[in-house]
Amino acid sequence: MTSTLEVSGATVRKGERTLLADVSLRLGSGDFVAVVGPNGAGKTTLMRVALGLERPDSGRVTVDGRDVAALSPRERAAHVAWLPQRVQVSEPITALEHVAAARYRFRESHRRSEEQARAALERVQAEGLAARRITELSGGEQQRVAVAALLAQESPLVMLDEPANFLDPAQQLELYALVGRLWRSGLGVLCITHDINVLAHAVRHGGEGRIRVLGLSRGQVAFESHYDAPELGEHLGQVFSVRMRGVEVEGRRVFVGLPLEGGE
Ligand SMILES: Nc1ncnc2c1ncn2[C@@H]1O[C@H](COP(=O)(O)OP(=O)(O)OP(=O)(O)O)[C@@H](O)[C@H]1O
Repeated sequence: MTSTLEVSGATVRKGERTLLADVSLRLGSGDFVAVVGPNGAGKTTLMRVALGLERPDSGRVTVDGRDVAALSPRERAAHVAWLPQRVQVSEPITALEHVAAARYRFRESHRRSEEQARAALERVQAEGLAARRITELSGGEQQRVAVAALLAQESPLVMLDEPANFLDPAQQLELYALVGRLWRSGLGVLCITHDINVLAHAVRHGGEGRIRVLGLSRGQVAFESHYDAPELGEHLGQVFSVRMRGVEVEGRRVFVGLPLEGGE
């Protein structure tokens, strides 16, 4: 199954504040869109709008041409899965039960849900956590279980809000490598990140140009570029208000933030 999600001219206001101003975005199966920008730029708001969790004051969001707001939760889950910045778990259910619950859109036996959930936990090397209560897991362990739940949903589009939050460097690398494999298998990926360098783990050498980078600043699109674009460092520097230098490490470009000239 393939899907295409389109956000057209979305504007979100809260009182006097404009959180998003006329932002458009297209995510289809096989696309990889990285959304970057400083804290408070509107990245999560854009994701919530794209998911239909937040209605824009103006603009439209469609999935395969249908208004996202008109989709039932089950229908939406068939198109797009998402990983929020912080996984909200208050019930002391096991990791396996949590992942199995992500398959609610399938009309299948409890046993089948659990089999598929176990397979998803194995894909993120978290099978050892299956019987643990989710409320007792560390932040990083919870995040891996949340990624397993995302996989268990089997949606053609996935949206990730800072997926490497709480993960140590080895786990970050592993997670982005997994995201890269999902992308190459045909999924559409939208990924919010502060750290553009982690994307290197998702891409095989030469594929950088297929990652689109959308820079947000104060709710507006500040730039749209590609991960291999020579001017990407300059764009990043502008949105983060630093000097962003790209340096070659083992054949890969890595960005390093430096103070502005004359700054501390
Ligand atoms: N319901 C709300 N009412 C008022 N302001 C809000 C609301 N939700 C978010 N905001 C504000 O909107 C701005 C954008 O928030 P958003 O969470 O989209 O930013 P972000 O780019 O994801 O930031 P971060 O990198 O810190 O997660 C922030 O200044 C936030 O305080």
